[in-house]
Amino acid sequence: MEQRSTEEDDAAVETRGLTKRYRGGQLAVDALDLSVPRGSVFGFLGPNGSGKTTTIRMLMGLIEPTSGRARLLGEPMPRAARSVLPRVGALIEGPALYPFLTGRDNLLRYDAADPTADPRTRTARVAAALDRVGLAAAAGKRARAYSLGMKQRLGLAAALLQPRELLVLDEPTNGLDPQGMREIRSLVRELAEEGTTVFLSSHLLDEIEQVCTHAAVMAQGRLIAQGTVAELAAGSRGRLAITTPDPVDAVRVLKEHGVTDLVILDERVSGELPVPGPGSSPADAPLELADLNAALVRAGVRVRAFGAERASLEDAFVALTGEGFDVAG
Ligand SMILES: Nc1ncnc2c1ncn2[C@@H]1O[C@H](COP(=O)(O)OP(=O)(O)OP(=O)(O)O)[C@@H](O)[C@H]1O
Repeated sequence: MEQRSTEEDDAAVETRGLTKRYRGGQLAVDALDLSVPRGSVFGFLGPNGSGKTTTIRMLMGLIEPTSGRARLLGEPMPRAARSVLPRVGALIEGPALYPFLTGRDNLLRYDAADPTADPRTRTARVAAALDRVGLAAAAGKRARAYSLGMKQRLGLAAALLQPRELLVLDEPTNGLDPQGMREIRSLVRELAEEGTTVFLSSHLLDEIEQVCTHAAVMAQGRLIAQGTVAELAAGSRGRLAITTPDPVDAVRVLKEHGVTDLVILDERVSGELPVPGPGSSPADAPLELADLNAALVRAGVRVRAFGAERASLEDAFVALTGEGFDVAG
């Protein structure tokens, strides 16, 4: 369809069947179809070892895919690397720094290595980048004295020396304290407001929920789901919890109405709500709960408390992968 191909051209990152099998035989990325809309803050989510870094390295042309293809800003990678990469800022697996140089001198060197960077405005550009990532005060320190978080910031400053259409950040808040994490998140939001597409990998679900508009979930090299963060969370079932002196009857009635994974703990019964069927509107959800409550009452189950927890991205992830988030892939 014509509209589909326009969407693909518009994507900031698009992969089809992207696959990487390492020499040892490890299938790190398995037929990945990723579509990152321009202007989005796209969270690339998955436990350690799920293939995120391998994917990013293929996107940036650092390693060759075994099969499949990848496009960055509409251009094929790695073929168009020379023309595309100047429009892309990246922070991958910790920045390469000269430890004996100061933060500022590191950035001056980065900038000098860029043939398109005007030397006359170099000092101002470096000062602005340092300021942007909150490193202005520490700019005169040698990089070897930087904490992991400060090194991350310096890497980010290097990625921000030039205006970028796309930023690719591999675990950008790794090693940062909570305050540093907040600062990087607000920087990401700011960049997105200016129109930069941000693709960031993370194993932190709440981080993705806080900054991302879209997300993809990886597990064991495979893409399990992608969409807007709201869609992903809505696709998961919330959990229902009721308090009743008749837990056994309650379980029977709830089971009949499609509630699964029922657990009785004294007078508390909890279970997974059924996923709303295709075509049902979000407005159906409260109705369904009211129906469930009515069914319990009709069956003579005395209900003291009745409530459903809002589904979060974490629920979605657990439902999708059947495992907790910090389990290795
Ligand atoms: N150079 C390599 N050679 C062989 N296997 C590799 C190589 N790099 C990664 N792998 C394997 O490929 C799989 C995916 O690793 P990858 O680093 O892409 O995952 P990840 O999701 O980025 O995890 P992490 O967050 O731990 O970096 C893992 O099983 C890993 O052991």
